[in-house]
Amino acid sequence: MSSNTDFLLSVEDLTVSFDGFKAIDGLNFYVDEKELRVVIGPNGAGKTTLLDLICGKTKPTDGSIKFRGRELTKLPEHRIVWEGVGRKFQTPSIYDSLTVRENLEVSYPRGRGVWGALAFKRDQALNDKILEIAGVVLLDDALDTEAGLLSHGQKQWLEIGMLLMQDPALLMLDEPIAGMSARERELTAELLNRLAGKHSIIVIEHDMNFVKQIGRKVTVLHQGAILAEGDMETVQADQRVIDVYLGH
Ligand SMILES: Nc1ncnc2c1ncn2[C@@H]1O[C@H](COP(=O)(O)OP(=O)(O)OP(=O)(O)O)[C@@H](O)[C@H]1O
Repeated sequence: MSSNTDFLLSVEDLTVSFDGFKAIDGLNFYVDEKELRVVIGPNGAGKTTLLDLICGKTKPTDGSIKFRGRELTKLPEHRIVWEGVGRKFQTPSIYDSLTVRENLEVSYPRGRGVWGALAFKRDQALNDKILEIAGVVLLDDALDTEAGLLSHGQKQWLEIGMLLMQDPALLMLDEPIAGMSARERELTAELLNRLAGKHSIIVIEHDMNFVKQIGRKVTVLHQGAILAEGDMETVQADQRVIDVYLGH
């Protein structure tokens, strides 16, 4: 199959074997610019492995991952971040003893563009960016709060904010609402809906109520390959999806 360069992300014929077991098996997966995609599927389907492959944490046995037409599989993890791929893991990696403002500040890429040499303008740009992102992730009232004192949900939002400071073209979130209160889940759905259209987002999630609130297009993974793909209604009505996942 030839690559389609119109997609932000083109995953083609991707395979990874762990001791002969194919966790991802000849997968083709495409994400558009500014799309919000939800990936669902049973335990062990390969969802987390797919994100590990895209961000370079795991290297494939075969196949290609193109991001803006550029092959990622040969690049080290930090270069993939530079290319514009941000990944949030399930456990937040924030600095508890720093304030929200400081956490956002340390996440800002250094020496980017023309502001690198102009300290004053750079500080101004940084400050504007911190205020903007704090607003997006619902932490504008908590800028001077130590991150360790935030609620579980706020910590997750802060980590999303830290990724946004790098302005990624693609943001990948693995079960972002795990452990959140009902209200925090609702607010997270709103947050992701606001971010879609500005960034491409891939979300792995098991909570189907949440998926319904954010899922425009849903990919169902099963045994390392795509079982079904489409809008929520189509996927929910697919008997194969009911058999392996939704019916359980
Ligand atoms: N580094 C590894 N070494 C060996 N096996 C692995 C490794 N990473 C993942 N696997 C296996 O690959 C399969 C897919 O795992 P993965 O975590 O991607 O599934 P998942 O769809 O994210 O599941 P869950 O919903 O439970 O998180 C599992 O059988 C897992 O045990």
